[in-house]
Amino acid sequence: MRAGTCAWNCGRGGSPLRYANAERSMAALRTLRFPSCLAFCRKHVNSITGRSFAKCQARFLSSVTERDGLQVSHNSNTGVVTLSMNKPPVNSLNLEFLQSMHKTLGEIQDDQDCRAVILTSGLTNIFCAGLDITEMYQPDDKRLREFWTSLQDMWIRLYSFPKTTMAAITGHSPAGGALLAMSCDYRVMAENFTIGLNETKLGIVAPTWFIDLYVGILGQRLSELALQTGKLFTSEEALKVGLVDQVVPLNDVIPTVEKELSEWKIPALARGMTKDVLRRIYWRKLQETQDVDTESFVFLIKQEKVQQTLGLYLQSLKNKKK
Ligand SMILES: CCCCCCCC/C=C\CC(=O)SCCNC(=O)CCNC(=O)[C@H](O)C(C)(C)COP(=O)(O)OP(=O)(O)OC[C@H]1O[C@@H](n2cnc3c(N)ncnc32)[C@H](O)[C@@H]1OP(=O)(O)O
Repeated sequence: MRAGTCAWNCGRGGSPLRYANAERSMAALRTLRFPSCLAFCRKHVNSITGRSFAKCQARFLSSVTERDGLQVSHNSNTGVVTLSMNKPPVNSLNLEFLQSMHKTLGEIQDDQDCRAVILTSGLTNIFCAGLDITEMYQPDDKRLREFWTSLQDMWIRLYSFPKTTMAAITGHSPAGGALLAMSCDYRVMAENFTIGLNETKLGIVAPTWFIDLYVGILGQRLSELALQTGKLFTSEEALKVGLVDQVVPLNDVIPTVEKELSEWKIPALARGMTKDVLRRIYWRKLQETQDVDTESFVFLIKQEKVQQTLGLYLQSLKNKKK
């Protein structure tokens, strides 16, 4: 479909498209671009399909797909895609999940009808528990490298994402989970959860590209304290230090993000280029040193002391239930 043309074939906003039949017009509802044409098209659709407008609208204004632990809901009316992580029990980032996020973000990036993404979780009380610790404990060398490269690739894509990204943080968000949230343009968090880079508690080190984001948000002094002690901020503390932009009751998180998005009526090119100017230094730095970064990661993870601490940490998570 050509941009600049009413998806309903009403002829407004550009030269009309010629649809072979009514079914194609119906399918075009999915990619509605000009809501101002609604009144006109209401008549048009009724006349060509004989189906009720309300029925068509309900059916086509939203589409939902679910694949590999990710649910993608596209609201064609607002141009907002909600990307919901749905990998029980805690949305931990393993190799396959990272690859799936990378691929899905790529598809959303290419979707001409999407102007913004809400990153959220479909699980209760958890946004994302960070990297899957089992990927790092007693690892297979080849998979470990692939795992880390997938994290790098996914992060570069998310952090440099040209469209607006907002995190709806509906649960705990430690380490890699905090990275996801920090990589979005705006963060709304539910009350009474925790977020932060707690890597030292696991006997590992947050990589420089995680730290760069933290320092950019918290400043040098607070980052030094928080990183060395592996501090997890409560939602309320996170708001105070600027790690999140709003804290609201759980049920208000998504509506608050949607409202915020509706208020970001900024020319897309200007906003996107500004984001790029601010961010490219960071993601390019990683892009140019990906191999070295991977080798440092593998070296650290394979240290005997690190393996011991990761093993104990995993055990402590399992013992919680006893
Ligand atoms: C020079 C470069 C060097 C680079 C070095 C490495 C840099 C690494 C960068 C990032 C690191 C990380 O992201 S590490 C992960 C950090 N995450 C955490 O510390 C969170 C740990 N989890 C929790 O605190 C809690 O699980 C929770 C608050 C997230 C949820 O609590 P809840 O009570 O709801 O659930 P359970 O604790 O019972 O967990 C259920 C189930 O899930 C397993 N689990 C939890 N988190 C993880 C995880 N991150 N990876 C793998 N598995 C996880 C937990 O063990 C339970 O399993 P079982 O049901 O089998 O017992």
